[in-house]
Amino acid sequence: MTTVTATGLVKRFHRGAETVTALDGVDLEVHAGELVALVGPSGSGKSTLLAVLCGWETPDAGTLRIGSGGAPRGLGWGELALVPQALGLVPDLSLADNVLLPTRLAAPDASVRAGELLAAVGIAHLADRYPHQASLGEQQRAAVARALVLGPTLVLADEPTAHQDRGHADDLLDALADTARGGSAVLLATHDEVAWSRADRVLSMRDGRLHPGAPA
Ligand SMILES: Nc1ncnc2c1ncn2[C@@H]1O[C@H](COP(=O)(O)OP(=O)(O)OP(=O)(O)O)[C@@H](O)[C@H]1O
Repeated sequence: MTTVTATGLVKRFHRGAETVTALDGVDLEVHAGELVALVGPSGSGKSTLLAVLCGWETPDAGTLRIGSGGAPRGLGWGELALVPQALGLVPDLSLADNVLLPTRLAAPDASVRAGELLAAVGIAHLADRYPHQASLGEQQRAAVARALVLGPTLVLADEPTAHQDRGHADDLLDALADTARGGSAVLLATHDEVAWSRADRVLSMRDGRLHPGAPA
């Protein structure tokens, strides 16, 4: 089943007289049950693509379809999960409450799952700390756990292992791969070559264009 189909996506940013074409005709399919790694140099357009896919940015051209068949639709709360580069943890909530936050609006009985995820990413012992009392890497692991807590249909993760040592990066990749095996579509932008090897498919972004396979 196809979860995301994007065709001919174009996104331009305007800075004064300068125009940057961040996406220059991107075609993309991500299927339920697969982990796809999006790789490419800094500035090539990876974060912009994730921002368009999650609806934060509106494309200048192209079409985006979520789900297979029927009318195009948006994803509801709990179906789309995002791990932004800036993490987006709520500073006034403990790490555990940040992970539980999505469950307050849906699946209020998901606290067991939240506990399992905190343990899986190695921060069960930090559950009661606030984000400012945790390292950046620990905060990032909480952000990934939060994204996975509702078993979303689509996970978009921007550099989810950027602040991790190898062991913790592997724990996060295990959690993301398990999520894909559970039926979610998982798209991660990453510079981590181990993530490329864990992915079902690798797509390379260069100058706003997408190519199949790892960079040469
Ligand atoms: N809001 C914005 N306004 C102007 N230009 C932008 C904006 N966001 C991104 N860009 C530009 O669009 C291009 C693509 O940026 P993007 O953040 O998507 O790259 P990236 O591949 O995710 O990079 P990185 O690996 O460093 O995160 C870059 O040239 C960037 O400077």
